[in-house]
Formats: sequence, structure tokens, C-alpha cells
Amino acid sequence: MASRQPFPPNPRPKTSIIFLAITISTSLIILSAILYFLYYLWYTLVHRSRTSPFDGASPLKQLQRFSYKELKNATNSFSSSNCIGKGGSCTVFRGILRDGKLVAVKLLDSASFQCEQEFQNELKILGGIKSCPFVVSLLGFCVEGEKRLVVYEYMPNRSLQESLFSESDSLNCGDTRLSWGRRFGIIHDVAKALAFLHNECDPAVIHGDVKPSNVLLDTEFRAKLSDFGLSRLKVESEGEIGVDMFSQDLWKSQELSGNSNAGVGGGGENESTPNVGTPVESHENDEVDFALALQASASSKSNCRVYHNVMGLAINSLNFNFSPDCGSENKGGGELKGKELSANENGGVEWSKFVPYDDELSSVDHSKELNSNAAIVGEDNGSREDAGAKQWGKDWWWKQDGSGEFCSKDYVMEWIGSQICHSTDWDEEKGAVEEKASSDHAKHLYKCEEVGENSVQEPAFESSGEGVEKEDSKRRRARGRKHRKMHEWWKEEEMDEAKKASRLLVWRRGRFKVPHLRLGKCFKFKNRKKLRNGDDHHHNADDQNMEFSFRKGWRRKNPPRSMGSEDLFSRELSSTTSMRGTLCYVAPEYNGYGYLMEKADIYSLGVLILVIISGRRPLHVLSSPMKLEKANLISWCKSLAHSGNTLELVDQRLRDEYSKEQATLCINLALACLQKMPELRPEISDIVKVLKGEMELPSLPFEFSPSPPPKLHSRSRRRLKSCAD
Ligand SMILES: Nc1ncnc2c1ncn2[C@@H]1O[C@H](COP(=O)(O)OP(=O)(O)OP(=O)(O)O)[C@@H](O)[C@H]1O
Repeated sequence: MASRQPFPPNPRPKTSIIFLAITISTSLIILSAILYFLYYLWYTLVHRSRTSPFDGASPLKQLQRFSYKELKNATNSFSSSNCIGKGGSCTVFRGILRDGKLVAVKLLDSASFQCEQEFQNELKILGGIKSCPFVVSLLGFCVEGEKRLVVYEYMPNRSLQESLFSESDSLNCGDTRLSWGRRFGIIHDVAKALAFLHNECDPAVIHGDVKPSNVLLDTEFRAKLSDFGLSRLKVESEGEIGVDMFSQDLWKSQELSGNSNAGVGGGGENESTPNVGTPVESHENDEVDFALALQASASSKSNCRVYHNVMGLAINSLNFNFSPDCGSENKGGGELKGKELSANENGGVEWSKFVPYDDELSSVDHSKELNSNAAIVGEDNGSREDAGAKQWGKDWWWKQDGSGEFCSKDYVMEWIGSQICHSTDWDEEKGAVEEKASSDHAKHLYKCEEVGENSVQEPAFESSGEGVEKEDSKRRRARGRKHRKMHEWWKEEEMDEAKKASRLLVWRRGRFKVPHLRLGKCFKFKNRKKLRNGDDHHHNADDQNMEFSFRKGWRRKNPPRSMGSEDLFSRELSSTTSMRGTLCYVAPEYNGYGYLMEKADIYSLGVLILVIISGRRPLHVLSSPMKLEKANLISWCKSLAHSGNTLELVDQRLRDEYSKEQATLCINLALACLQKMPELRPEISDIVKVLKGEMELPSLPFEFSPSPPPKLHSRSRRRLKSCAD
């Protein structure tokens, strides 16, 4: 019997074990890879920046990235005791880092598109420039989920705004901490900061929001410029040949600047109109600051101007029920009143174009005329005939109440409310104006002449009803002739200036990169969302107008009413920021569409200098009738310059402890910076030289000179000569 061979050992179990092991380990590897990938995905999603500001080449790599926890610990959980300031969309806390370093931590309001923009702008621009002793240092940032924080060097004396205006703070209780020397030093420092940004940075940086709350003070009260949320890089775009922006835009801006300015101030009020316009009871305080007014006024003045000459505006301003061209509808007295008044208010700019710099002809004559017109119109009884209505009206108009005394506060509040155009109104006006302007652009320059005084006056007088005596109309015609001459003079002057400027400078379109415009989709998205929410303010708005709705300044800063003596207007409006600048500080030519020039910073510097010297906000009304003339700082200063008495502007808290020479220099410098033609404003390098005493300040522009413009003289002389002949 054959013995059974045992089965040969089966190799399969071994193979299957190996196979199993390989499979398991491969699966494990794949699984862990998947898990790792998922984790990575989750981590990136959670920690991503919504629109990442951090690319490989970004200088931000050099900035410290803090964790939220770290900053929370540093600020003691963002305790209110560490709160050192509040901006339009952020709160700033003092903090101590682990290494003992004192820092300022800016916590941005969460999840706002605008905050995101400003956050990125700040990091890109401030994080990208080399360090400068006159620009606040950015130390780091934190991005975690929706949280956005920026860490700066701590500036112990906080902002100039607080030093100048804080009533409660010991900084300003009549003490001398902001002595003349310090003020002069601050002016100098800010000028140097701008010189650094404009001339030493490549590409140049336009700050775009120079104002006291963005000037921070160190222990020695030396100033550093901060807040680059609205800054722009000056970038030359490829393939762009120089476009004479001036030749293209000058007239447009002269004619339509109201529209453009509306973008800055008047046109984008949609969201906040109710807030801003709502009269706020702050009767305890006899001060009302209404920074909004200046800007809001700019929104409408030129809309009207395209169709009217200044006489028409002046008359209409008194006849609140008539406005044939300014807006397509008659919106009722209040609104029209605001618009018409605005046409005159700002000034200086519009009024002086037509009746410039000649007190004898413009100031006195107009005030009389207005008074007489007011009498005809029958508004406000005889109060307007009061001599008190005289010449501040050239730059700034005031209504008087029936008692014959100025009732500034009520009026200002009423006026602010009425000044605000709804965007749709503004769009209509803008559309109308642009249509008109494009079809008949050149004619507008001669509008005053073509229309003539009487034709413009007529509607106002017609609407004023009967009772206009022949004698009055004769007088008016005589005045009309006089003004017509002034118009001619102005036109010639303006033409000269424009030609000169357009020869001098060729600005390039598209020269500036406007970071936030890249994110237009978000605007649209937000706009749609707003519409869904029933906010139809922007119903017909185009993209540009959508932008206006994101101006954070129109939001109330919290807490709006619990400010006690910090009246609404002082705090809220004077530090109100738009997407493109701050009311009262923003240059008049800046249309908000991206052409932010260095000269816009120079204009803001001019306002800032006056604010520092006077210790007043740019718009500041006291209820005392005596002080009303000083409400508009810029107009007041121009007026003082006319009368050769600029030192009256100097802050009384300084008593006589200041250098008259330096103060005069600074005021004259400010006036040079405030010239309406950007090209005529000095370069920042020259400003620094002037402040250092290395260069003479060029003689005051004739518009601010105490003596009448030489051209006028020569014309008068010519006229006299021809008469004599
Ligand atoms: N580095 C800092 N050191 C000390 N205080 C600071 C610092 N940065 C800001 N602050 C304080 O916080 C306040 C608010 O600052 P921020 O620049 O955000 O706001 P703002 O300029 O007033 O407002 P807006 O956002 O409307 O321009 C400043 O006015 C200042 O008092």
C-alpha cells in the first residue's frame, strides 16, 4: 500500500497574508492621505483670508502674524479699560505683548466688506513701505476666520483729534500741552510724512485721508501719520499715453464738479441720509459741528450751476420753492432750499468764480441784493435785510430767524437734513447734467452771458409774485450789468488758468490703482442683497453709485446719542470718513472715481494746518451770533486773508505764546494748499522746505491776497483810460 504523501505545503496563505498586509497598509496610507488632505482643506478654509492679501511676494511675510488668542490676552480680552479709540469701522485697544511691548491693536468690525478692503489696503500699503519716523509702524496682523486685527506701535498721546478737541481729557483743558512749538512741530512732521509718501515711496503713496484723527502723537508730541485704509498707490498703467486730464476734466469739473463731489459727499448718502439728516437734540451743548454740510453742499452746487449763473442760485436760494433745473422734480421747499443754499455755501469755490475777490462788487452788492430779493420773496420777513447778513454769504450763507438774530444751530440742523440728496435724485441730476454737458459742453462756459442776468432772475422773481416795483428791477438790471462784467472777467481769468494748467501738466488716466475696485463683484452682490432687503435706494444706481453706498462714514458711530456733551456733529461728522476721504478734508476736485492725486493730500494738509493753528474743526458753529462768521474755517481764513488779519485765526488758548512769524507762514502755506486748482497748490517738497525756512513761500495767490487781483486793476485802468479817451 502506497503510503500517502503528505500535502505539499500550500504557499497561498503566506501570499494572502502578504497581500492582505500590503492592501491594509496601502489603504491606511490612502486613508491618511485623504484625511490629511481633508484636514488641510478644512484648515485652509477656516484660516483663509476671504480675499487673501498675502501673495508670495508680499512684504507682509516680514510682518508678524499674531493669533487672535495672543492679541486677546494682550488686551485683557479687549476690555473697555484698554479701549483707546474708535474709528468708523474699528475699535483700537492698548495691549501688552508677551515680550512686554506696548502696542495698539485695531479690531475691525467683523464681516464688513469695507473693513476687509481697508484691512487689506492698510496691510499692503503700510506693510509695504519702508519705515519712516513720520509714519506709524505696522507691527503685525491677525486673520482668523472673520476676525481682522492690525497691530501698530503704540502712540501714547493718541491722536491729534483728541489733543485738539477732547473736552474731558486733560490733554486739552486749557493747558499748554499742545503749545505752539508742538503744533508747529506736528505740521512739520505731517508735511514730512507726506513728502516721504509722495517722493520716497516707489510707487508713490497717496494717503487720501489726512485729518487730525489720523495724526498720532508720541510721548514728545511728535506726529506720525496713520490709517492707510483709503490710501492709493500711484501706479502708471502700461500702454496709457498721457491724457490731458486737465483739458478733459477741468471744465467738466468746473461745470460738473458738483456731481463729482457728490460722489464724495453728496451723492452717496443713501444709507445714512436719515441718520445724518435727523435733527439730534443736543441742546445742552451750545456748539454744533456739522462737517457734513460742506461736503454735502458740494453735491448740488454745480448741478445747478450748469444751468444757472450764480445770481440765479442766489435768488433761488431765497426762493425755496423754485428750482427749475436742479433736479427734475420740485422736491419741496426744504430740499430745494438745501440744494440752492449749497450752491452758494461752499463757497467760495462757486461764488468766487463768478464774482471773485472783489469785495466792493461782490460782497456788499450781493448781500444787498439778496436782502432786497428776500424782501421781495417775502421769506423770513425783513430779517434778511439785516446788515448781519453781510458778507459771510459769499462763502457761507446763513438764514436768520424772524427775531433778526442768527439761529445757527436750528438752521444748521435743518440745513444738514435738507442738504442730503437721495442718490436717485442725484443720479437724475447727474444724468441730466451730464447729458446737457456732453451735448452742449462748450456753451456752458458762456451760459451766464447767453442767458443773461435777467433771464435767470426772472423765474425767481416771477415766482416771488407781484409787487416788484419798477425801481427795483432797474436797480437789479444795473447790478446785473455790473455782475456781467465780473463774469466776463472771471471767465477770462478762469480760461487763462485752465490753459496754463493744461499746458503745465499732463495727467494720465488710469494712473492709479484703486485696489477696492477689483472687488466690484462684491459691491454688486451687496447691492443685490440690499435690494432684496427692501432697500431700494440704489434701484437705478450704476456701479459707481453702488460704491457710494459703502461709505462707512454714513453709518453712525456707536454710541450715537450717549455722547453727552460730545454732540453728534462734533464727534460723528467731523471724523466721518467716506470711502474716499473725509468730509471737509477731501479736496474739491477729487471726484471719487480713482484719480486721487498728491495734490488732494496737499489740500487736506491745508485744512489740517488751519485746524491745528486755530484749534477748531473745519466746520464749527457756535450759537453766538458773533461767532457765526467763523463757522467755516476755510472761508473765515480766506476772509481774514482778504483783510490782512490772518492771525486772528490763531487758537485763543495759546494766548500770545506763539510765534507770529511762524503762524503767518503756516496760514499762508495753508491758503496756498487750499487753492481750488490742484496744480497751483505747492509740491510737498516745497512745503517742507518752506517750513524748514529753506525756501521763501511764494506770494499768496491773488485769490487770498488782501489787494485786488492785478488783472482787475489793469482792466479797470484800461477801462478808465478808454473812458478818458
Ligand atoms: N497706534 C495708535 N496708538 C494710539 N492710539 C491709536 C493708535 N491708532 C489709533 N489710535 C486711536 O484710535 C482712534 C481711532 O483710530 P482710527 O485710525 O481707526 O480711526 P479714525 O481715523 O478716527 O476713524 P476712521 O476709521 O473714520 O478714519 C484714533 O483716533 C486714536 O485715538
